[in-house]
Amino acid sequence: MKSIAIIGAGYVGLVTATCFAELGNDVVCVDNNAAKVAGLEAGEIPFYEPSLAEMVTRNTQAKRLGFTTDISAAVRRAEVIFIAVGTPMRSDGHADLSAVRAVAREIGLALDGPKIVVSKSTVPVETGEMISSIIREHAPGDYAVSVVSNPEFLREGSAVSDFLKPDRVVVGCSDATAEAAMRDLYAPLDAPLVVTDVRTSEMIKYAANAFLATKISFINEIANICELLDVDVRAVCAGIGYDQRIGTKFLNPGIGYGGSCFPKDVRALEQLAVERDYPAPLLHSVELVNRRQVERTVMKFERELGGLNGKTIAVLGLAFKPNTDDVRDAPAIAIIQRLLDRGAKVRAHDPIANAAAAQVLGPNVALHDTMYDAVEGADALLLATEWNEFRSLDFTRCAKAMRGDLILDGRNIFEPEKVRAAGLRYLGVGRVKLRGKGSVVYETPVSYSATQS
Ligand SMILES: NC(=O)c1ccc[n+]([C@@H]2O[C@H](COP(=O)([O-])OP(=O)(O)OC[C@H]3O[C@@H](n4cnc5c(N)ncnc54)[C@H](O)[C@@H]3O)[C@@H](O)[C@H]2O)c1
Ligand SMILES: O=c1ccn([C@@H]2O[C@H](COP(=O)(O)OP(=O)(O)O[C@H]3O[C@H](CO)[C@@H](O)[C@H](O)[C@H]3O)[C@@H](O)[C@H]2O)c(=O)[nH]1
Repeated sequence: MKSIAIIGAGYVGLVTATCFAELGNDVVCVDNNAAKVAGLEAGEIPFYEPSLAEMVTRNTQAKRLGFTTDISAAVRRAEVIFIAVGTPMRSDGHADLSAVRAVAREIGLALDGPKIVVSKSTVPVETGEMISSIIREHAPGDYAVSVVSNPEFLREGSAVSDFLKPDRVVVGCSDATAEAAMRDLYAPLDAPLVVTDVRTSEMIKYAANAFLATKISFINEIANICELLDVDVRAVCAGIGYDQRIGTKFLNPGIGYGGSCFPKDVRALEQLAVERDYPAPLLHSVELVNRRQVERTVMKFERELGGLNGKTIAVLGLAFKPNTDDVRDAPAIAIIQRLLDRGAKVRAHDPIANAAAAQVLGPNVALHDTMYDAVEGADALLLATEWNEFRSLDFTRCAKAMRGDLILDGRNIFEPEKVRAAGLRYLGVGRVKLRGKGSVVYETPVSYSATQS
């Protein structure tokens, strides 16, 4: 049993704190958002994450998990301190490390003995060294502080099970005491442990996300070519995926990747390279293909509907993926904003993310409580997020409710035959095209530069 402080009660911090408490440790989770901490103390989870609420309640009641805004007290009582604050994208593409710096300073000021300080936030190579020097600069005495990198690989929507059953745990550290403490902490998980130096560990996290994003942009590019050649990309995925060197996972074409990680982490890694005079052309293209996927979706509507001005589009799904209420960098939001810019009206529904989307989209989008309310009177429908409940959409009911007849399946979850049987038109991503050869060429005039925000 270890005494742990987790700084940051967001998706990663709260899941990490709760899971370490579940494993029998004594954990305090710190956040500088007093309302969030008050909510957590009252048993309210600040975001939607399956099975997290029950685990928080169980561990709070067992007094293994507590919440506070008092970072100094939390630092003093802990042996191991995790930094799990946000590292969002700056307008120049770099990771914004201001929250990490602020936390390192507060840890330094509060120091009263030796500590292990672990960065769980996704941070650029060299950040461990920066954390270490900020802590030393502000510490009241010459205490031994080991700075460790322990990147997190959980996915939103399956965060608890990802944390408790990881494919691997990566630990970057430079001394035996810190390594032993990290080994102890993760021993109950029975996962392979990759131990490296701090810089390598920081790089592993960016390389992992960049590889996964590359896989998505690759298959999106293949899907776009399939559309021009009248080939079904799903069959192509099956045909290549059985090759174990390629694998079937993470090969779903769609409207692009989103979320709080891939977009910012690909850009941050590219920036790390660019500022060292390596232009990282592959990462640049991964990002470019992803942006184009959004533009291409809008272009499909524009062409199929003969313009967007005055048209009504129903959007099903607003979160960047199913099983989360997170709309950060969600492709659905980017598409909606472009549809509005071109004069369309948007009606939308998400099973969980309506409230979060309302904060980003404002009053210009009508958000509905059910999927069938959202499709009422629409000229076309976009399936943007593959929530399970959308898989059983009643197309006959949609056909009656809609003014138009176009279904754009942005995640390829529908069977075109079923859509067409209801008298509707079907368009997917990389599936057999609607019109004759050569008539649908969705080339888009997107420009992109490394310094563009
Ligand atoms: N979200 C994910 O799925 C995921 C997965 C793996 C890694 N990561 C990485 O983990 C980090 C955290 O991501 P997240 O999605 O949990 O972020 P988040 O925005 O959900 O949460 C960050 C929390 O930190 C708090 N905070 C900010 N500054 C603080 C300070 N000075 N003192 C105390 N609390 C402070 C905020 O109030 C917020 O509650 C990022 O670096 C991210 O890239 C995220
Ligand atoms: O075949 C696929 C798989 C995913 N996506 C999209 O990719 C995005 C990211 O999906 P996913 O990876 O499932 O969600 P995240 O919660 O963002 O998790 C990623 O980002 C986290 C933060 O760094 C990492 O910890 C995880 O390992 C990494 O998978 C979403 O928009 C998905 O719709 C696709 O378009 N096609």
